[in-house]
Amino acid sequence: MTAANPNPYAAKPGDYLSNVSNFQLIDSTLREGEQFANSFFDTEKKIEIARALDDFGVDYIELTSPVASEQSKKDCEAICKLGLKAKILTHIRCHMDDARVAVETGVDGVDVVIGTSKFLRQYSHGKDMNYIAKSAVEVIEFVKSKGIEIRFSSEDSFRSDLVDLLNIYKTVDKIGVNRVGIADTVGCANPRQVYELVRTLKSVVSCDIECHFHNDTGCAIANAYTALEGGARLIDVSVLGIGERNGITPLGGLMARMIVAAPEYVKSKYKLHKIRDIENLVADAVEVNIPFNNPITGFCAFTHKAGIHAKAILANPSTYEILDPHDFGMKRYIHFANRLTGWNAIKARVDQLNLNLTDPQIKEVTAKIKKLGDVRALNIDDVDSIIKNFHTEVTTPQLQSARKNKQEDNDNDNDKDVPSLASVPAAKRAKPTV
Ligand SMILES: CC(=O)SCCNC(=O)CCNC(=O)[C@H](O)C(C)(C)COP(=O)(O)OP(=O)(O)OC[C@H]1O[C@@H](n2cnc3c(N)ncnc32)[C@H](O)[C@@H]1OP(=O)(O)O
Ligand SMILES: O=C(O)CCC(=O)C(=O)O
Ligand SMILES: [Mg+2]
Repeated sequence: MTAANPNPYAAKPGDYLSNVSNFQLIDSTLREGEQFANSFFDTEKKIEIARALDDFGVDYIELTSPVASEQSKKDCEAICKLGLKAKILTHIRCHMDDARVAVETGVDGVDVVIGTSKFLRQYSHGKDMNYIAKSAVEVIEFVKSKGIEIRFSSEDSFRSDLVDLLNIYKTVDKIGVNRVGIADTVGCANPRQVYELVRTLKSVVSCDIECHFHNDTGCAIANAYTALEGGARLIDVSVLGIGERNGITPLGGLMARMIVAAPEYVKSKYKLHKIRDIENLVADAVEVNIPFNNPITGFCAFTHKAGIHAKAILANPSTYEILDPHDFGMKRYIHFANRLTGWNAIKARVDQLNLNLTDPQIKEVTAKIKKLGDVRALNIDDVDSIIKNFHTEVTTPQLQSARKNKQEDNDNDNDKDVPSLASVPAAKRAKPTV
């Protein structure tokens, strides 16, 4: 956004949005993301992803538990040796067996988790809250004694009893964890519930609050944002949101949300133009396509189609864009080859083709384009052919009288003005490149 056109949604010092201008990212592509159905990362790929995330500027990189498998442990050790700027974490169960292995890998910190909802207490680990508190204290004190960071998180926080939750968080805060985590493990929470839980938790702990949101009900980005508004400091993300089931808060999508609220902070801290490369890297590794409606990198994320939109975008992009594609190394695209186009969009194309037509002539050629667009899907070649043919017609003296006669004919029979389907290449549904 320009100074002349400030973003009204940006945080200003002292307002309630200022909470969102100081957040940190824990990228869990190499932990939660490894739990995505298609994921298999060999050591080399993990290192490539870790380096890319580090270069982007994430604050933490969370890795799969070293007790998951022999190779998981070796990979964790290898990534710890890379000397990245991002702090390296591993993620373990709340158990001394896991903790003993984790602290030997060379990580900067350990993320400990245990389920606190009745579902997880009954069907996962089978432990009561007293046992959970006792083992949490033991594991936390052990990890702290090794001089590395420790985070304690309750799994399925939003289906846990609030009193149980606050008690366990108070206990671990008192013994000095670096962070406590809230996890919406099943993706059931909505932004209002998130705000309330974060506010409540903030009133009972002094350490930082981290949040982890699954996207089962489509709220993962909104919940992450609202958690920050409520006073959380760290958000778990993964590239493209990959994780268990349909995943968690995506890195790119959260960046889209956060650049609106905290533009200076986000632009100065993260290399936003790297998002496309990182998403392509991970998409290739897990063999998925970038979704068409992905924030920022979806193929039509900055494509404007309807004539009303195109006209205003050409006059001032902020009219229909809250994100500036250039902030992400992307370009906007005006999709003019369709029947919803208008003369302003076609005028822009005529200018690009370096042709000279008057406004009435552009309106006339726009009508021809729309007519063919009523018959079938168009591509850019279709439109360019119509424009060029029309331009030749109106600028070649010998053709001008023929055109005059044709116009008189057309007054009698409008259909004749539809350009011949044979005269233009077969339409393809063009994927505009950005
Ligand atoms: C919500 C999340 O995403 S949490 C993170 C999930 N991450 C992982 O699961 C990492 C990959 N997991 C694995 O490789 C394996 O599950 C292992 C190595 C951790 C455990 O494997 P196994 O011993 O064969 O057990 P299995 O996976 O069948 O069951 C999980 C075990 O962990 C226990 N457990 C589950 N959660 C916790 C916890 N937070 N704290 C302590 N113990 C736990 C369960 O009680 C169960 O133990 P049991 O076999 O004695 O009943
Ligand atoms: O450790 C955490 O906070 C989150 C664990 C997890 O992946 C989840 O609960 O969905
Ligand atoms: Mg998860």
